[in-house]
Amino acid sequence: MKIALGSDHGGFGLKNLIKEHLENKGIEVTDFGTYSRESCDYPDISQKVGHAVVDKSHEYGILICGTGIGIGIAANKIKGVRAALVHDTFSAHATREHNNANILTMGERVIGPGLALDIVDIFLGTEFEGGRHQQRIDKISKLEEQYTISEEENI
Ligand SMILES: O=C(CO)[C@H](O)[C@H](O)COP(=O)(O)O
Repeated sequence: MKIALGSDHGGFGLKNLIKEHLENKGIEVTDFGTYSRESCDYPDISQKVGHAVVDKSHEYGILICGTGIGIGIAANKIKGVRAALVHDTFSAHATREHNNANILTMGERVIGPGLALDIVDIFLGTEFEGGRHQQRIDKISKLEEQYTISEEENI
């Protein structure tokens, strides 16, 4: 399993903690930044991690900002991304089982490190259930098609 990891300055500490946690478990991680507490713009990181997930070079992404909200909103603009903001263990498995979420987002200013690492483990360890949930994912994909204009139209 290969994980794409990223944060803005507000999520820098938790991102580093998650990186260490996953590497200690032998999980391969690509760190897409940011690399310091210097202020930066979270959509730039969402773009890098989102791309790494939809191009299938990485199985899942994890994005951290101050709240987990902005970095997830930006990631969800990328076709094929299903980013889920999770701050509890029930949602961590439910979003994999039901939504087939491919990016986990959390807020370093919201959640403690112990719970955050438990959420990471649950999210990465839970399979999508398929069945009735697949038809809902298909409808999400259809919405993406409907509301994404082609490059030719985008002039
Ligand atoms: O949580 C966030 C986005 O949802 C950002 O981390 C937060 O907005 C950054 O704020 P500041 O520039 O004041 O550190």
